[in-house]
Amino acid sequence: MSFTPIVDEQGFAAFPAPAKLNLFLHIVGRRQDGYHLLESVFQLIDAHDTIWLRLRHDGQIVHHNPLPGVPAELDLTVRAARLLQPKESDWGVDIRVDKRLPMGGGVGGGSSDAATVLLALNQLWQLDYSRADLMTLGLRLGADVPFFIFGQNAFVEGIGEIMTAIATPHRHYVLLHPQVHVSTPEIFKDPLLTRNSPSIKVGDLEEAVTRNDLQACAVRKYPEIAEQLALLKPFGDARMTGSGSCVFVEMPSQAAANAVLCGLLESISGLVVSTLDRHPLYEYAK
Ligand SMILES: C[C@](O)(CO)[C@H](O)COP(=O)(O)OP(=O)(O)OC[C@H]1O[C@@H](n2ccc(N)nc2=O)[C@H](O)[C@@H]1O
Ligand SMILES: Nc1ncnc2c1ncn2[C@@H]1O[C@H](COP(=O)(O)OP(=O)(O)OP(=O)(O)O)[C@@H](O)[C@H]1O
Repeated sequence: MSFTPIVDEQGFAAFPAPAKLNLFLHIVGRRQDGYHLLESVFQLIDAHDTIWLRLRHDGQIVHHNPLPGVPAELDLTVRAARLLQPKESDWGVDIRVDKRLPMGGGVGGGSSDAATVLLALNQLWQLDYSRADLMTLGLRLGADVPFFIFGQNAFVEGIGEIMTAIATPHRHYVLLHPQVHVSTPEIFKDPLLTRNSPSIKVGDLEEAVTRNDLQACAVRKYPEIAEQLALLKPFGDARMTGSGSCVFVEMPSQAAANAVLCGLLESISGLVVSTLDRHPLYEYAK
């Protein structure tokens, strides 16, 4: 069934932008242009930003609450709207973002915000772009945008653009956010990064031994990540998502995850998350 947004008293409609976890991330090679060939399972989770949109009919795209340190014109929500806006069109939009997802946390917040704007405006502006069209547009904004438009949990290959939908079990995680901003290019450039993990076929995922190949480099540069991984280690196979900084561990139930989170130090920033089967706006593209 298609998602129906709540509308506030000012006429803004609310659209969720969910986060992702990289359940593992292997680097299996490097292209001539320096980009890395990766293999990863991308898992949608129920932590999300909320993007509030209100239609305008004067062609303007207005961001009402820019993020600290991100000028409105550089915000991925505004860039996504500009990319989609037809030339010479009267369609415009007011944008407000309730930011909950940690920025630079490896949970894909900025990419998901952009994907939600593309999916929602495709409907509100009655553009009728196909999912494939929106994924191609989205790639211009960031490597993870096509995944959120794809809208299903996926085995991802190539430099991040080849996706195969996979069924993943319903799971619960404790997710911690070490308060450091990891530079993605810096981690990929690290001479100590291993780039020769053996390639996995999608059919072999269940038996595969997996890890995040970016984790060793991130931990060397940011001891805070190692400290928070150590906090989760007693509960299972704790690992980092994306290029960090967030770390997570699977728990047998939501109650068990809540108990672990409550038992951690007060100064730790974290949350309990559960998996999603599909992006809430999946039906907004065909
Ligand atoms: C590693 C992941 O977090 C997995 O979800 C993402 O693919 C990274 O996505 P992102 O933060 O949106 O990063 P992008 O802005 O696309 O890429 C940042 C930089 O990371 C490096 N990069 C990224 C993706 C890739 N397959 N190989 C790379 O070498 C490149 O130096 C690139 O300039
Ligand atoms: N709407 C937005 N939300 C978050 N970040 C944004 C947004 N627009 C632009 N940015 C910029 O993008 C940078 C990366 O943000 P993001 O939260 O997507 O990182 P991430 O979770 O590490 O992503 P990934 O998992 O793709 O590596 C931010 O530091 C910020 O400068």
